[in-house]
Amino acid sequence: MMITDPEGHIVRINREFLVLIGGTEAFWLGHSMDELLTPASRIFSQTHLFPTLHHAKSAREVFLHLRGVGGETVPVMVNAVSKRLETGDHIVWAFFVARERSRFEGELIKARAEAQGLAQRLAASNEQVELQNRQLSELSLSDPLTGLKNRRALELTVQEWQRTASRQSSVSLLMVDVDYFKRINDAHGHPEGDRVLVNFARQLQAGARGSDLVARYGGEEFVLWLPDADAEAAARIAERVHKCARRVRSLAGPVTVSVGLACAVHQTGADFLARLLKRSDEAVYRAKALGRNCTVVSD
Ligand SMILES: Nc1nc2c(ncn2[C@@H]2O[C@H](COP(=O)(O)OP(=O)(O)OP(=O)(O)O)[C@@H](O)[C@H]2O)c(=O)[nH]1
Repeated sequence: MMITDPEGHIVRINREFLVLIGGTEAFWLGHSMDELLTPASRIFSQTHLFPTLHHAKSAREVFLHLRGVGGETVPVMVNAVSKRLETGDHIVWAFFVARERSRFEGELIKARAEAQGLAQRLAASNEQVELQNRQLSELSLSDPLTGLKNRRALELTVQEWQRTASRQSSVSLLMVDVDYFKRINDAHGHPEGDRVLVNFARQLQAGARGSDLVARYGGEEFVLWLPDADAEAAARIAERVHKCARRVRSLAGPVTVSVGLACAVHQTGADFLARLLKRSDEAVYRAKALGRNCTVVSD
């Protein structure tokens, strides 16, 4: 406990308070209370605590830092009340040591910093997981050798088209099969066969429109899914496909392909793609029978 005059000059200090701040009562008498405070608490006391006391006559649970004669800092909670005593107006101060509160605040700040760090690490690892998921789903829709889309991607694309395209929309599907591909493997080895497939795939992909889907359907079979292409447009694209094959260099000589072309108008139903594939496959079969290196249009 401490008693000061209204300006904060010390007139009484009890023994318990001296234990906190050190020195003797005689030493402190007449000193300003400001001398007991750290610089930050002093500013707070002058700008907030004393104006409150003068105005409201009391202040409760104000948090301050005392600085004792040894220079050590002691966190305290302060209650103060302005009182008229026999010797005039005074302020009676009661101090409670608040080390626990200080420690809790310290722990709270540390825990908050740790939680923020954890949240940042979590966000980063979530981004990583999302990226890996995107890469995985991309991989699951791609052919590993050529990087083209695979059969699963074709199915998904067609389903999406069936859901979103208008009833009047038309579509064409080209089934493209490399001629005598087995001979390339047999004569020059599997790696040469792979090289031909990769080069041909690159040519196909380079010539495709954004809305087209180029997929590797099987070993040496490719599918071009061509939304909004009628029979005439699809036949022109088939010609380009033959040109792509001719541009592929192979140790086995010129590369040619047989193409089956099937056109359809929009239909719903799960077997839509299967029926288109069957028709284009039969057309490829006929192209092979006609001597290969040509396009046959399905009826
Ligand atoms: N190098 C390589 N060969 C493959 C791959 N996938 C399938 N094949 C081979 O492709 C060949 C396909 O041969 P066939 O079905 O007899 O057809 P083809 O020799 O092209 O004859 P036609 O289609 O009748 O003109 C087989 O020898 C398969 O082993 C692959 O990823 N890489």
